[in-house]
Amino acid sequence: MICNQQEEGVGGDSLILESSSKGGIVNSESCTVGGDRRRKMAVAGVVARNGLVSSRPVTFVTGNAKKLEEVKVILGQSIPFQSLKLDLPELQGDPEDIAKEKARLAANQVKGPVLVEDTCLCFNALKGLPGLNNMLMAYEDKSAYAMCIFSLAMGPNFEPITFVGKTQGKIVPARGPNDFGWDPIFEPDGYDQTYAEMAKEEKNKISHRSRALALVKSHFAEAGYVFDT
Ligand SMILES: O=c1[nH]c(=O)c2ncn([C@@H]3O[C@H](COP(=O)(O)OP(=O)(O)OP(=O)(O)O)[C@@H](O)[C@H]3O)c2[nH]1
Ligand SMILES: [Mg+2]
Repeated sequence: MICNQQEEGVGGDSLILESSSKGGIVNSESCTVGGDRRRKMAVAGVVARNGLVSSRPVTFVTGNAKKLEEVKVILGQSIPFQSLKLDLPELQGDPEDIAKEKARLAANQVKGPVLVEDTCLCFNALKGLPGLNNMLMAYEDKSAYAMCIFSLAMGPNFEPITFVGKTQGKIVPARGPNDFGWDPIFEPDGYDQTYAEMAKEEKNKISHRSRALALVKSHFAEAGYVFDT
């Protein structure tokens, strides 16, 4: 059940919005599920700074095992999260819009807080368009950036928030193991190794994914969501 000041009685049994300014509970009588929990939490003094108390961890929704591997390592214990493999449709358009739409679709299925991610390798010669390596053959400019956009929706009726991480580099002939997408052809600026040649810890220090996740972590630290899982 999600209850907030504007809407009530929608969503899954996952989020409770409390009024942080008054330190009280909003709509406690009008919600039909979760009332006991809210009352118990109020008695226990659990009031989130921003008003959001979630009875479920954030679900990171992806169908990509390699992404999940990296996200697990980068997030560590910083955010209570679980993962779910869902094949969401491959949407087209502006990367930020894609990430937000993915989050909406995922939140509707999960009925709780979700995190999704959309990644692309964008070529400057193609004005930032994602594309294929051999399309670049014709261009002198091999510079590119890896971009990762995470989108967080705290439930089905919440507007997704996005977090963007970029790593600048260039496209090179493939070097290193090819177990993850375009890692072998992307050499980040300041390195003479491709992502694929780097030790995982090294990639995770400078990658588009770790930069975006640093923003996600800061958001969680500042937002003060309470996870009563
Ligand atoms: O070399 C890479 N290094 C990376 O760090 C990386 N991150 C993503 N990708 C690849 O980019 C494509 C679109 O990604 P994408 O965001 O649509 O993901 P996806 O469809 O595989 O999973 P998801 O949408 O279920 O999360 C997919 O082929 C991914 O394998 C990467 N390749
Ligand atoms: Mg995808």
